[in-house]
Amino acid sequence: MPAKTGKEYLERLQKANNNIYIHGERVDDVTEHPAFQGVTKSMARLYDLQYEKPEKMLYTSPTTGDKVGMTFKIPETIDDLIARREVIQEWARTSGGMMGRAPDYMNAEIMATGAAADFFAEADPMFAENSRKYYEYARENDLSLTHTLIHPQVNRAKAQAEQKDANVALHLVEKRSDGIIVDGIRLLATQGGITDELIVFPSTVNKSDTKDDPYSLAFAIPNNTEGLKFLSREAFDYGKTTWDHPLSSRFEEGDAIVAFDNVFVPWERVFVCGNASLCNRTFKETNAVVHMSHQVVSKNIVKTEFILGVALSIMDAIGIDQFQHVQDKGAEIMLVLETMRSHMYKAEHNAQIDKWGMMTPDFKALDAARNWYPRIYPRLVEIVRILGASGLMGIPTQADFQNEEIGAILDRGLQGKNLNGYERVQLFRLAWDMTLSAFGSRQAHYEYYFFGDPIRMGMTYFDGFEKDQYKDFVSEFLKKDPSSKPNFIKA
Ligand SMILES: Cc1cc2nc3c(=O)[nH]c(=O)nc-3n(C[C@H](O)[C@H](O)[C@H](O)COP(=O)(O)OP(=O)(O)OC[C@H]3O[C@@H](n4cnc5c(N)ncnc54)[C@H](O)[C@@H]3O)c2cc1C
Repeated sequence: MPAKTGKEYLERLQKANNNIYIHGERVDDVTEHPAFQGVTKSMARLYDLQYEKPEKMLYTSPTTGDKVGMTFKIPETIDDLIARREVIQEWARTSGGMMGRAPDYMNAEIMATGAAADFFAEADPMFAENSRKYYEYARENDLSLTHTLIHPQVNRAKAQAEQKDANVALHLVEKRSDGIIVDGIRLLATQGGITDELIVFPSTVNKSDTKDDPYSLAFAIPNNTEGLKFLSREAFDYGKTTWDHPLSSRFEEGDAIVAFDNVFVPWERVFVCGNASLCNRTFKETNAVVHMSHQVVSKNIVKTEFILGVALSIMDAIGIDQFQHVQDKGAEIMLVLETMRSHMYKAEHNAQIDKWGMMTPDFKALDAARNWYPRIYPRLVEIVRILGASGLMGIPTQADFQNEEIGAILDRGLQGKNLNGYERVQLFRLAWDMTLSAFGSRQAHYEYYFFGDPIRMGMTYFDGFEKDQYKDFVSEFLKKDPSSKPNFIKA
């Protein structure tokens, strides 16, 4: 089947009728529900874009000859990596990088674990076959996916098996001849319920030992599987116009707790079954983390371009661009942008074929970028806030401008250096939705926790960094000190 259109994406969701709950009610039609209609339209727009720019967005399937999504393509050359990035960035531009779960993110994960399917054979050759076939199935059906990786926050000081109720977290209940039964809770699925299927994978950061084998699972199921429920948090799309809430009205993806009530997973959909050691190594050894990082850094370059554009537009709008500290803040964002671009350049141009046959970017460059962005993103938000000042609160709605009594007063009173009041408030509403609204605050939280807890990511980074050469550098320098040693030090 060729890559899907936006219409097909929406029709599949209607037909699937996934079990999603929000604001205390079950959602009838996710494509019409006020909490999800904005984001599902935006997702549909991404799928339509595949047919507006087919040379860029699609490629020919090696098995069926159909035109399928480019971000499913297993890269074999550096040009393939660049082509993947160009699609990622094309999609990211539609939201200014404000949609974390555009389809390319999960496509990268499934592409890499499919290409590295032999990794899963360590426990049983069947699992390798499952992973390979699932990748092909996802590619040929242009599946939209989300994933859930984290156990509930009951007591982080204990392993899952040692929790006071050891059955809260998703765990293996039974192995049957035709599949497995799983039960419990997983966190936190962004776009939970508004995709075709759900991937359950291990955490990219947290490691478990063998006592947590029953919690150590990797599998994929359709979102309308019996016993599966998505319990979505309160929506930050308040049903306002795109003018009033330019981002939250379109790109509010939702985050859902995922509840499994004795869910059956057929063997052909299982990749890891009760094996903490394999789960601990899945992302690293398959190189899925590298390809996911390539997607994330590509997206975050676009996001930084968008933030820079907003900051520069604010400077122009209220005539602050000649002030030294304002220029310095603009420069800070520019430095982030150029640094991220340099990481990407190094990652792509130092790419090498890995042991699975995939052209794989230089992880050193991407790892540094993915560890750094969560730390720097709050500063980007702060800069927009500092530049916007009261302008981020003096933001009447479109309805206020349309009111005959007050519209003209607002248009005159809120004019900028180069914009009328209506235009200036439209820009400042975008800046507010990017930084201060519920949607904007979530963006900061999302970026911080995106790849896992940045503190533990930092610890892993520190552990893995080759340190001896730097210590040797210093000790050599000290050894060469030309001054004479005190007598009590033996030569
Ligand atoms: C907006 C948003 C969207 C998300 N979307 C998804 C998604 O789509 N799919 C998905 O799977 N996950 C998603 N997540 C979850 C994300 O992966 C986690 O937030 C992240 O891995 C951190 O885990 P946690 O939230 O359970 O924090 P915890 O592990 O509970 O940490 C809480 C605090 O305790 C500290 N802490 C806990 N344990 C330790 C330890 N052992 N050592 C040191 N410090 C510790 C942490 O540093 C942190 O400050 C999302 C999260 C957010 C905020």
